[in-house]
Amino acid sequence: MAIHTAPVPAPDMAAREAARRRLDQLAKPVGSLGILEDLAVWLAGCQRRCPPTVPQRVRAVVLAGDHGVARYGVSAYPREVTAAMVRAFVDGTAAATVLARQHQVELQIYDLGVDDDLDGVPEPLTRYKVRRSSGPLQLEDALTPADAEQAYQAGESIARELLADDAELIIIGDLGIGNTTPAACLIAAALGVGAEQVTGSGTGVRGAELAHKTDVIKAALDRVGDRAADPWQRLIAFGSADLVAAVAVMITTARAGVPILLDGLISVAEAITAEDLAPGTIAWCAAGHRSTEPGQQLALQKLGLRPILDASMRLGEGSGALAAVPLLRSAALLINRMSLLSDL
Ligand SMILES: O=C(O)c1ccc[n+]([C@@H]2O[C@H](COP(=O)([O-])O)[C@@H](O)[C@H]2O)c1
Ligand SMILES: Cc1cc2nc[nH]c2cc1C
Repeated sequence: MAIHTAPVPAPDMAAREAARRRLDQLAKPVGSLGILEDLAVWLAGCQRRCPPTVPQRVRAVVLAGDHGVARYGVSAYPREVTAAMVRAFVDGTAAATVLARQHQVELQIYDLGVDDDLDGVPEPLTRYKVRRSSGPLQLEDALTPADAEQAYQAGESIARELLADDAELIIIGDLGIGNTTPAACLIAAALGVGAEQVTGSGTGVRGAELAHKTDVIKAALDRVGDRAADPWQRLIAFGSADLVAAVAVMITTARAGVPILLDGLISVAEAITAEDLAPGTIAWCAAGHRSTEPGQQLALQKLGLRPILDASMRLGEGSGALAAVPLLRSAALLINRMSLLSDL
């Protein structure tokens, strides 16, 4: 297996410290810009310069796929919505495409595993397709090892395209009915917690349906057992082509020294898995928002990531990260343009 999982080099400590010192000298009370100060420090470390430049070339990539478990009553919506939403992305009417246009972010969607041939959509979109849907994770491994490898390589290729285009900040969005179930499993396995702590309502399952979803996640965790201690086995057992590809995009991007803005449950599940595969990846990530999903909140807490927005969003698509882009750019602008208190 040719996965490059050596540790990822850390961002530049000296640039981080210089940014912290500069922020403390600006014309404001120390610490008064809150999380914007943390973001300026993070960007300085990632860019290896103080002050950091304002990220102009922000690129979002949305990875779409279907999930075998979606046939087992874990979502409030039918799986056909995934393919329909891919078409909305092509039309530019999905929430993420609207936000990306507003914030000058270039967005590309790829089908890694949608359960539809997507006839008529532009070719580049299906270029990296691995298969139609993953297997039902509570009954069998969601992917074959060969499919997982192919998906990982697809993610590396997608990252290389973004990096060749001089991306300064990357957002990885997700799309796929049922995907909050594998994401919850990945987080539970990474943190060693039970199904009850990571199961959320996803697209809106409540009451008995939510209890059923918890049981499905528990069954999946029980089926895989100790094998879930290994992050690559976790991806084969619970993942999907789109989730594996996203992990590869994160690791490849971090290794290239380009920062990543995380989104909701799925994005954070991918990041925590990426960190286990290639330690150090998380240092290149900031949290765009706090999703309403309990698994996402728990994982952010464990990773020590403080989300930029807390807006009760639970859409996915990269939407929470896209909504946070103006604040991240503001953080970089402030550390560049504010006067020093001593100069007043
Ligand atoms: O990002 C999140 O935190 C998030 C929370 C709930 C739902 N979603 C989105 O909704 C879909 C999965 O929800 P579900 O209920 O079908 O598992 C998928 O397309 C995700 O992008 C995303
Ligand atoms: C309509 C719809 C749009 C979505 N976008 C991401 N997940 C979604 C789930 C649904 C149901």
